[in-house]
Amino acid sequence: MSVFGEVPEGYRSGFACFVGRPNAGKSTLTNALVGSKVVITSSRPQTTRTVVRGIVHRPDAQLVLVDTPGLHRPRTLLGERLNDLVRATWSEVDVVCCCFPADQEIGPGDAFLAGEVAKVRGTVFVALATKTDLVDGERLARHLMAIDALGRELGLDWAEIVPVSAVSGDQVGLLADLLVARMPEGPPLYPEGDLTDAPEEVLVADLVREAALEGVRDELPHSIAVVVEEMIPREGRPEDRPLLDVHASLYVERDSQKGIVIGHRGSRLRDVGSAARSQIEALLGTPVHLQLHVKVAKDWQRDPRQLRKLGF
Ligand SMILES: Nc1nc2c(ncn2[C@@H]2O[C@H](COP(=O)(O)OP(=O)(O)OP(=O)(O)O)[C@@H](O)[C@H]2O)c(=O)[nH]1
Repeated sequence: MSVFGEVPEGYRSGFACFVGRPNAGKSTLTNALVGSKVVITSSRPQTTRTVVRGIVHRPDAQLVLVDTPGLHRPRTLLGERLNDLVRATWSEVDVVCCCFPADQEIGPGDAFLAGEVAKVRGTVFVALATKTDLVDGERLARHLMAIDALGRELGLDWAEIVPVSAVSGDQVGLLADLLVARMPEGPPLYPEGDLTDAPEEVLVADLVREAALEGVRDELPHSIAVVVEEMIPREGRPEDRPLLDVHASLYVERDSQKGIVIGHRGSRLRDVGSAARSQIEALLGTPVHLQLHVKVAKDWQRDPRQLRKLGF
């Protein structure tokens, strides 16, 4: 008996993570496996800055998915810290899944990442051909062969090579089965019902950041950070009509960026607020009053003190 009650015979539990260049489809696949929106996706690369776990609960297994930021050649302190975080994660999980989007040729970026992965010992490596809905069978076949060849070249012994589409759902179930089969036997690691162990503040901050990036991708590539200052239930509300007050700060790096985020007479910030609010309400299942403040934190990506304050 564990704290979770009787564990069925042969129950498996463990960790897997997705590795791949930005936009490879890692977050979307995590969502597809978990079946709920817990990881933030965006058509903008490198939005996943925090390690967020999605948890797949099954009668026979529990699969904890760790979604790491993309590894890249570090130019800032933030970049270096992220890379350390990524490497540490790889060595701690049971399976590392390398994602190679099927609609793109395997390039130097993929080879760099796979080369870094190949240095990790004692972990099972699975290759995924993601976004298969975007290509025909012939192109997919060539892609699978290229993945196989890359593995040979780097001495990476792929335990499986799995084509999958998070958008059409094709092979998502099979992927879950294959990953579960690679997990060690053991009791559940998290209580049932948990979809992620990221604190609610982190998820809420991610939703606000996603909304704030929408439409200003070209002007503000990676310059917005969000901190949730407080989340408190409004006092004096009837029990059947609760309201959660959420105060969040949006940090930009320069005054000029502040104007972009706020927009003409605050029109843009209002749109960001209402988009984020409905997402937060869906996530938390309660009506929300969202207050956003835009602040300037000069060069926060390069300043250790600011980075700590912003949660990095
Ligand atoms: N057609 C199609 N598009 C996909 C699929 N999976 C992801 N995408 C799209 O590809 C883009 C990137 O997906 P993400 O899941 O955010 O990619 P990621 O690898 O997590 O990206 P980073 O967080 O930047 O590292 C998004 O616009 C997704 O909608 C898929 O299976 N099929």
